[in-house]
Amino acid sequence: MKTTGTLIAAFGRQYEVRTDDGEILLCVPRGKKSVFACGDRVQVASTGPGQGVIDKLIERTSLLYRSDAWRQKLIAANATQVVMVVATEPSFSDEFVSRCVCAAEDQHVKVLIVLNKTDLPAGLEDARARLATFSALGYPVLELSALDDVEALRARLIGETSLLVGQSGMGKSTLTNALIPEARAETREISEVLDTGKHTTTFARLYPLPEGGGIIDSPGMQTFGLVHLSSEALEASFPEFRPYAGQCRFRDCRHDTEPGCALREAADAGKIDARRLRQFLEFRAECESARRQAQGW
Ligand SMILES: Nc1nc2c(ncn2[C@@H]2O[C@H](COP(=O)(O)OP(=O)(O)OP(=O)(O)O)[C@@H](O)[C@H]2O)c(=O)[nH]1
Ligand SMILES: [Zn+2]
Repeated sequence: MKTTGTLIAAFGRQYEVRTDDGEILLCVPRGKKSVFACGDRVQVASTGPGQGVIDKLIERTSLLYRSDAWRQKLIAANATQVVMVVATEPSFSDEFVSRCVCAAEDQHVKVLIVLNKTDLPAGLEDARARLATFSALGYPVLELSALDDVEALRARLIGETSLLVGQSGMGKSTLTNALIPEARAETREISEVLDTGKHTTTFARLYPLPEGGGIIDSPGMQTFGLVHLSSEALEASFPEFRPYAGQCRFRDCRHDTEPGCALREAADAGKIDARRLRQFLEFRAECESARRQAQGW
């Protein structure tokens, strides 16, 4: 019997699919090479009680992934919003935030930044100052404490499929558990099955929200490679650069050392954040070098 469903967890080559009738099937893909991501809509055929094969991928509206020279790692499909979790402590990397924002912009997915652990005041002012760059670009920043009250966040999740991303230790799991109490039990069960023996998130899982929409919790990560973005796509994922498109003296300006570069002039005049321009140049250099490595140059 064939039916459609949503891929709600991905562990290795095994996938958990919730059919549109609400049945949970543990599935393997039919094609050897097919790779799916949490959030994918798929056609499945059941092959036995609680089991099935994935026959077909239904076209994605968005795909978030990270990549280096050798690997691409799918994180989530069909997300409509990326929720970046940062905290007052441990200190977060604003470069990591920029990278996630690029991945989201590239896929035309909304961004929400959550500053967690506001109950710990020591790092609060510093965190706010570093997030000011992003709020100035129009990305909303929501302050909260996952241990205290997550209702303001819940309100921003209704009707969205939100991917939660963050460096390890920012409190993603704590947030997920506060939003979805049954997540706690499930996380523990699965880590026992996989015998990881620890409670950190090791794979992505989609939790439906009672109010509509869902959240995808992803493993904590320390890097977020953007090698899959071409230099043009990377540039387009910095929204503050857009007003300067085509304004450099040279049409093929790389915004690096060329005279008459509109972006560098804008940065010197304080119209765009010089640090973000530096990040763009760094990300691009990293991507170009990784692509050369991958091609064996
Ligand atoms: N004081 C305070 N501590 C928090 C808050 N949220 C989370 N924590 C603590 O921060 C630590 C890390 O939280 P986790 O939820 O495990 O972090 P995570 O981002 O899921 O980390 P990974 O599982 O490694 O990806 C835990 O000790 C939490 O209890 C908060 O709002 N305030
Ligand atoms: Zn330029």
